[in-house]
Formats: sequence, C-alpha cells, structure tokens
Amino acid sequence: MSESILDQILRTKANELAEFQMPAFNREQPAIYSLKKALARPRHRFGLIAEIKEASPSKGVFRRDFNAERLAHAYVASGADAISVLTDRLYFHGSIERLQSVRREVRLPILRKDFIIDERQIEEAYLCGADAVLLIAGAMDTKQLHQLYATVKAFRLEALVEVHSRQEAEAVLNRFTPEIVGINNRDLKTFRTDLHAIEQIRPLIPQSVLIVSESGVQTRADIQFLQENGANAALIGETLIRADSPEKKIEDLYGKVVTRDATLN
Ligand SMILES: O=C(O)c1ccccc1NCC(=O)[C@H](O)[C@H](O)COP(=O)(O)O
Repeated sequence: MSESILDQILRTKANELAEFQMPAFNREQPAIYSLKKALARPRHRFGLIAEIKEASPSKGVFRRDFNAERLAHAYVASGADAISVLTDRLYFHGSIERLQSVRREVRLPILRKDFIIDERQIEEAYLCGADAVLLIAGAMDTKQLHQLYATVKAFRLEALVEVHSRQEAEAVLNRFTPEIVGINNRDLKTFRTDLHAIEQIRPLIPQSVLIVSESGVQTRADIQFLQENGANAALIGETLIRADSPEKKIEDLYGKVVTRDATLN
C-alpha cells in the first residue's frame, strides 16, 4: 500500500529533528493571547482562525504575490480571532521565522501549524512567540499525544487537538479531554474535504469543549452549516489566501464584525 501524505510528512519531520537546533534566545514575555478565550468570545457571531499558508501538498503554491505580513494585517482588520501560521518548509513553504515575523505584526493569538511530534518543537514555538500549537491525533498514539499536550500546558501554551474520524475522537477522549478540538474535514489519504465530518464527530465531544472545523470552508452556507452543527469556529486557509481581497471574502463569509476590538485578553 502506498504511503499517505501524513506518513511522508512525519518521516520528513523525524529526519529534520535529527538536525534540530533550539533558537538561542529567550522569550521576552509569556504567551498572553489565549486562543480559547478568543474563540469563546469571537469578533463575529462565529469564530475565525485565519490561516497563512503559502503552498500545500494538495494544491501547490497558492499565489505568486504571497505576503504573510500583509495577509496578517488584513486578517486582523477584518475580524479574525486568531491566526494560524504554517511553519513547515518542505510541504507548505512556511518557516518558524515567518511565525516570528507575524508575531511582531499582530496582537492576536497565533497557532503554530506544523506536524509536532517532539517536545522541542513545542519549546521552539514558545520561544518564537506562538500562543498555541496544533497536535494531530492521527500522527501518534494517544499516550504520546497526551504527553505532548502536557508539555504544551507546561509552557503555558494551548493546543488545538485535531481529529479526523469518530475512532480518533473516541481514542483521544478515552485518555483526556482537550479544551479545543479541531475536526479536520480533509482526508489526508485522498485530500478530499467533507464538511459533514462534524455531524459524525461533534456528538461524541462534551459541550464544554470548543470545536474548530478545519479545511475546505468556502461559502457563507458552509459557515452556517458548521454553526448549526455545533462548531464554535472555522479554520480557513485557501479560500482567504486565493481571494483578491481577504477582507471582502471574510465579510462575505461572516458578515460584519460584531465586536470591534481584537481580543487582547
Ligand atoms: O492543506 C493540505 O493540502 C494539507 C495536506 C496534508 C496535511 C495537511 C494539510 N493542510 C493543513 C491544514 O490543516 C489546512 O491548511 C487547514 O485546515 C486549512 O485548510 P483550507 O482552508 O482547506 O486551506
């Protein structure tokens, strides 16, 4: 059987970690922008994590004039609650330096979007200014996932724990209850996205847990569907990145901002 893209990425990560060097600086201030608080009090009627992603394994490079900082400012101005920054180099053309640069530009929670399999990546995220990191249930067993979750907490960061199926959700919840769960609509074997994943998975998760629907969100009807099915927020990349005006696209999807100020906790 051929190797899935997730398996390939994880193999690359393990190789990269063999040469890993921790940034040689200290973080000046602890994480202060809480993803959880921002999503619990979204600036629209529904939460938005807006993503900065230059390329992806399924779609290649999104646009030639990609500018992460400009995108970050557009996201803040149009009412995003948090920003997700892809830091993987090989498959997504991101970098940890890009996250640092976005950190200097915005006062919103920043999610480090990468394939985290080692505590050092969490420390690096902390040092470089992230407030939260992605932990993917499908990338490891639940014991390791729980250990990494504890490390995230020890750095006073937050985690978005991603599941893609009922089985993954059940396995995670049998071991611990994350504060924020991401339901990834993208099948990492076929790259197909199906927003109906939420109908299968939401009923398994306690109401107190914040739910983020990830991938493939394109229209206002999608947002409405997710909201009606118990999501608190959507994580949106491609639709915003390809838009001529991300500001206008966010208004098309979400309507007008309800709370003017960015959540500064
Ligand atoms: O985006 C991909 O093609 C991809 C492939 C393999 C692993 C992960 C991938 N994406 C990471 C993400 O979680 C998405 O960037 C994110 O959910 C936003 O998705 P979209 O709105 O569809 O760009």
